[in-house]
This record gives sequence, structure tokens and C-alpha cells, in this order.
Amino acid sequence: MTAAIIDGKAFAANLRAKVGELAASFEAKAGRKAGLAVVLVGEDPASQVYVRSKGKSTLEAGMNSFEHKLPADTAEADLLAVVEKLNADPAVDGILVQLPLPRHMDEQKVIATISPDKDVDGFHVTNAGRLAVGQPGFVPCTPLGCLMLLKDRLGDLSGLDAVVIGRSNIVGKPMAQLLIAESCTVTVAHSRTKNLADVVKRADIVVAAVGRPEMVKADWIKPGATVIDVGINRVPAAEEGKTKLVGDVDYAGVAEVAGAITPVPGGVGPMTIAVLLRNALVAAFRNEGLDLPADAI
Ligand SMILES: Nc1nc(=O)c2c([nH]1)NC[C@@H]1CN(c3ccc(C(=O)N[C@@H](CCC(=O)O)C(=O)O)cc3)C=[N+]21
Repeated sequence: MTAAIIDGKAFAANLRAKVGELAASFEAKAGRKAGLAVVLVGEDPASQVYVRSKGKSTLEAGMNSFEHKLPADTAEADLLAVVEKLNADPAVDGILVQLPLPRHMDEQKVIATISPDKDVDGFHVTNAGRLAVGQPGFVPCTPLGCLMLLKDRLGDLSGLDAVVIGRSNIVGKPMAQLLIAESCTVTVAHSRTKNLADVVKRADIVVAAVGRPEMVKADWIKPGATVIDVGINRVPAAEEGKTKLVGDVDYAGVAEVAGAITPVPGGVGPMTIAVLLRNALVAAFRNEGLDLPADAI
């Protein structure tokens, strides 16, 4: 079998266009643009690329983008003060503090300072709790993007066997919660799982989010399964001195067995940014007390 390629880049472009339309309707109703603030501490080159890309997409969707760049040696208290200011700013609907933070900062403390109603990353414990009990809140962008791709591909997910490889707060755990809510039978596997290949082989849906380049092999996959590759790993390329991006899935091998697979790049990555814009717009409607149809985006 040769897998269908799930075009996350195209799906994300479509989602961003829908967000753009709704952003215009928000502006007409609220008399202001929706606003997303992104805070970057330090000069990590990869983080700078993501933040620039987020800022550009935010403006393209017709929303305001507020960027705060702080030096790597910023005191934690000063970062918390910036977050508090953004919490209180009515022009800011969503706040994203780019992770990872420098080592001298307590990430949990910083996340806890973000108002849960502006926490468009869905990282605050309040939003993790809301997701766990099925209340409206904010769901982390990457797993929500994965779910959108899965539903687009498979329709109703109920009764399907799903294996999530990885148990991070950012991807694995919220992904499992979302799949449980879709009535999948969910297994969360990780680096300590015994017979990982056998566990994965049962799955109709595989979500790989472990951060290990090309770990998931073709003979782990049930023929016809849908494979979502969350990994973004930069590895040396064949040509001396060059690098390339690969996922957590051995794409060439797995594409021979799976029914459908997301590529890296061009799969889950672009969805993360599109869902961030979606969450920021949802935050704007909620913060203004305006109705947004439940199935609008
Ligand atoms: N508070 C916070 N929220 C985040 O959502 C967050 C973060 N911190 N820190 C860093 C990670 C990483 N991340 C990505 C977003 C888009 C792509 C993306 O668009 N990737 C492209 C390729 C980009 C490239 O070529 O490097 C793709 O997969 O096709 C990747 C990674 C969001 N993150």
C-alpha cells in the first residue's frame, strides 16, 4: 500500500483563511482587531524563526500582533511583570510565551501567571483541567491541529484504537484527552513502554510525539493505519555540513504500509500556527462576550 499524504500545509492555509474571515467579522462587531501577544526570551535561532512566522501569519489573518523580545538574562520577575501587563491589556486577547524559557526561569510559574482566558497555548492548569473534564477552554495547538487532520481524513473516530507515543503536557497528554473525547480507545505509550512495536501495531491511529528522529518503523504499523507525525527533528543531511528536518516516523518506510501519513515538514507544523490563530480569535470573541458559532472553526 502507498499511503495518502495528509497535506497539513494546505489544510492550515484553509483554516487561516477562515480565521481571517471571522477576524473581519470580529472587528466589525467589536470595533477593534483581535490581538495576539508573543513573548520571546533569549536569542535561540529556531525560536526566532517560529516567532517571526507567527507574527506574519497573525497580521495576514487581520489580527494585531504584539511582539515582546526580552534578553536571555531577564529576571523571572521582569518576565512575570510583562505577562501581568498583557493580562490587563484589553487590546490583547491571547498571550503566548515561547518555550523553552532560559534555565533560570520556572516555566510552570510563568504559565500559571498567564490569565487562563488569554492562554491560547492551553498550557495553564486551568485549561488542562477544563480539557480533562470537557469544559470549554483552550486546547494546545499541536494536538488540536492533529485532531482536525484526523477528523478530516477519517470522519467519526469513535471506537477506533489510537496509540499516542509521548506523554508530554504539550502534546501527548492533551492529544490523549482529545481522542478519549472522540470515543477512541486510547493508549499512551512512551520511552519505557514494553514491546512498543506490538502496542503501536494495534492502532488504527498513531500519533508520534516523542522527539526521536525516525523512530517509528514500517513493521510497527497496521496496514491502512493513519499516522500523524508530530516530530520536528533537525538532523545532518547527506550533503556535508547541511541539515534537514525529519519527523519521529520513518516516513519512506511507513508510507508503504500506512493508509495515510503526515509529512515533515508540511504536516503538523503548519497546523500548530493556524490553530494558534484560531485560538486567539476564539479568545477575542469570548473576551468581548460575543457569540461565535460552536462549529465556526
Ligand atoms: N509557547 C509555545 N507554543 C508553541 O506552540 C511553541 C513553542 N512555545 N515553542 C516552540 C514550538 C515549536 N512550534 C512550531 C510551530 C510551527 C512549526 C512549523 O510550521 N514547522 C514547519 C517547518 C518549519 C521549518 O522549516 O523549520 C513544518 O513542519 O512544515 C514548527 C514548530 C511551536 N512551538
